[in-house]
Amino acid sequence: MAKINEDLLKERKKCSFNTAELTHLLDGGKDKTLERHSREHFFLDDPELRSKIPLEYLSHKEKYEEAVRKSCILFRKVQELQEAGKGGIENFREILGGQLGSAILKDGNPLTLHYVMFIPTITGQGDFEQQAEWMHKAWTCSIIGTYAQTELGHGTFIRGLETTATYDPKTEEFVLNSPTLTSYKWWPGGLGHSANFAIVVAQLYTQGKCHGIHPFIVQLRDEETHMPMKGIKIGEIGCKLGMNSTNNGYLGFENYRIPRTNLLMKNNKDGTYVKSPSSKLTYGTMIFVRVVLVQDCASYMKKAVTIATRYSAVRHQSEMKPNCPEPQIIDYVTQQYKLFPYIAMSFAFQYSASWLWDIYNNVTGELESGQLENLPELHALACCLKAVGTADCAAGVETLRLACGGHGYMTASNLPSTYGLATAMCTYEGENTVLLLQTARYLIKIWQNKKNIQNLPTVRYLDNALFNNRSYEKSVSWILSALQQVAAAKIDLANKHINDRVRQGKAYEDAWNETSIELVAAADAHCRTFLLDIFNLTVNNFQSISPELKAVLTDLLELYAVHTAIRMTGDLLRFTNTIGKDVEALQLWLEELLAKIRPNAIGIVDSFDIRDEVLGSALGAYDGNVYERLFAEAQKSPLNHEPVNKSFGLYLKPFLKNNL
Ligand SMILES: CCCCCCCCCCCCCCCCCC(=O)SCCNC(=O)CCNC(=O)[C@H](O)C(C)(C)COP(=O)(O)OP(=O)(O)OC[C@H]1O[C@@H](n2cnc3c(N)ncnc32)[C@H](O)[C@@H]1OP(=O)(O)O
Ligand SMILES: Cc1cc2nc3c(=O)[nH]c(=O)nc-3n(C[C@H](O)[C@H](O)[C@H](O)COP(=O)(O)OP(=O)(O)OC[C@H]3O[C@@H](n4cnc5c(N)ncnc54)[C@H](O)[C@@H]3O)c2cc1C
Repeated sequence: MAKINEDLLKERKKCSFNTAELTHLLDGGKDKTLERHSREHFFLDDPELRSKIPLEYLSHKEKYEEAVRKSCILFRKVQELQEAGKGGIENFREILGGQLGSAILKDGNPLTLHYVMFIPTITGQGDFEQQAEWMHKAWTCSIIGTYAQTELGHGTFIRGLETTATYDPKTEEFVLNSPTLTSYKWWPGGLGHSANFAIVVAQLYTQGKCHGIHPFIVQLRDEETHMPMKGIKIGEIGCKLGMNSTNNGYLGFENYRIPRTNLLMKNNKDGTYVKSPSSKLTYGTMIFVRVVLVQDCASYMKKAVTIATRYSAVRHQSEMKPNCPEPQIIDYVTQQYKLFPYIAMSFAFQYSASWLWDIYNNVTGELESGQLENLPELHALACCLKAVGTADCAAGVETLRLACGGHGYMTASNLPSTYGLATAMCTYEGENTVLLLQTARYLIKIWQNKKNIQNLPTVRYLDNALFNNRSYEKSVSWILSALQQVAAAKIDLANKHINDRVRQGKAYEDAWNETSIELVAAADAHCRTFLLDIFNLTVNNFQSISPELKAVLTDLLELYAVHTAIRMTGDLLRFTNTIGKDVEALQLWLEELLAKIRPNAIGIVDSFDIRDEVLGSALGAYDGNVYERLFAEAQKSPLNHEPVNKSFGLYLKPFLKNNL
């Protein structure tokens, strides 16, 4: 084992709690930690899953080929786990998203959509016979699918998709067409050259009537030769900010015929169309992915904050006091302010993600038995948590990259590619503003009719929050009630402004659009009350943890609360009893908390227990040998493999001669 950096050794000695206890708590028990270790060993210690050359130095095509090689091994190993009865959701979540997946395939996995959207759509939207036909092939990976919904012209407004699926009763087939350039499918992961099947979302036409969008199972490529089927035009969309191995593709149809039974819904043989109980059930897979993405936000944030915090303990810079040694940069309070709130935020997202996952499972269980009552609340919560979680995660990763100075800009820090993954989440699976507006739509409805509100756990606080008006106290409960008051006031005001505009003669839709900045802010505030509420409940409910750990978690909870409150200072002053002096008190409390967390910072990120291979960072490794690692990474540059590059003879030498 490499020698551990002296600063990190000292930091680890300072820690006031047992890091293993926190690791087990975060994993959900010691047995879960061991399971995770064994999963990590199974994947990360497989030499086949390592790349010989760093990804950054490969061409676009080579990156893709390397990603396919690794994805196939990864999927084979997933199947081995399934065969061994270890195919639980944790395995899939870790391997396809989050930490393990992004460690093995740093720039994305071209086959992810198969498990994340193709299989869930068949499970959620296919009838019994369809599941019998497709699930075995899909689970055994005899076919590889993707989810082709977005088009060149439409991503958000899916009712406006242009791909058509017209029923031909004579042959009992659907005929798929892409009538315009903008109707081409555009973006689906793995669509370019990887998948041979897809869920295609298209407008369904029977007997000359359009019935709206529906999901179809469509074969894209020959199962033997992988050539595109006749009538299918397919390719990759090109380079992107990040995720350059995911093989996002385009797809067009020219009178492409598929059997009637490939429509994922019950419909009659003669083409008479039977409507499902809610047209929004077709959107089920999107809810599923939004729910799992909140967990990914916590994972990416933990990874980035571990890298930046360890680096900040190792890095020395400047002079705090004359003639004193250069301090560790983690001792600058401005640095602590860049790091510690994101440590706290990782906990907030992990706990809310776990609540959301439970709510999702309950509601999908109810949907199976035809109960739809709780779907709107789930949809509203999933939308805002996905939006706020991914936005905070991307902004956090970028702040943490900046906190590492110049070295944070190196790909060897692994912060740029983590940012590439995090910022993509802000757009895919529903653009964030659009999702906040979905939550706002629900909140306004609730505000206008509070009849059933006590039965709706995530919004029942709105019943009386407007009148909280508590005077300042240095407590999480005060911050929570103040945030709830802010959220209620913002919803109330947005509602009033919509109504005012309608009274002035505007159409409701115009009034809504004119009020939409306020509506987004209201949904954001509502989401932040939920995040704090759940963090608070979770920490308060821990019964059997040591007092030392409870103290650390309480510090983090308080930091999360105060940091959120300070970010919303204007709102507190505007909508609650808060006065200038209270804001000053909050600021002092924040500074006190930063100082309290300081000695435990390394201990907390160590408790995240992220293996070096997962961090993939010269700055964040456990041993803290930052400079040695940066130097070693630089040696991997192909330019350093020869003392003189051929460009010298070709260009530089003649240029220098000409200038003599
Ligand atoms: C095997 C396990 C594996 C696990 C592994 C996990 C690993 C994780 C790894 C992660 C990797 C992820 C890779 C994913 C790649 C990205 C894939 C995509 O982007 S794919 C592409 C993703 N694309 C997108 O996300 C597109 C975003 N766009 C949309 O979702 C919709 O078009 C819309 C929601 C914006 C509007 O829809 P529109 O039809 O115009 O609706 P209106 O506004 O007119 O509202 C009407 C009513 O409907 C209601 N309602 C709406 N939705 C829902 C719902 N879901 N439900 C219920 N209700 C819903 C709404 O509240 C309202 O109710 P009310 O007020 O009337 O009562
Ligand atoms: C990395 C990546 C992977 C993806 N993978 C897939 C995939 O596998 N399958 C798939 O089908 N799709 C995929 N997508 C597409 C993705 O789902 C869409 O890009 C996303 O839903 C946003 O739609 P859009 O691109 O049309 O943005 P637009 O809707 O055009 O958004 C542009 C701007 O318009 C604003 N806007 C749009 N509508 C409204 C409104 N109603 N009110 C207010 N503002 C609005 C938005 O807020 C945004 O600021 C992927 C995208 C990315 C980036």
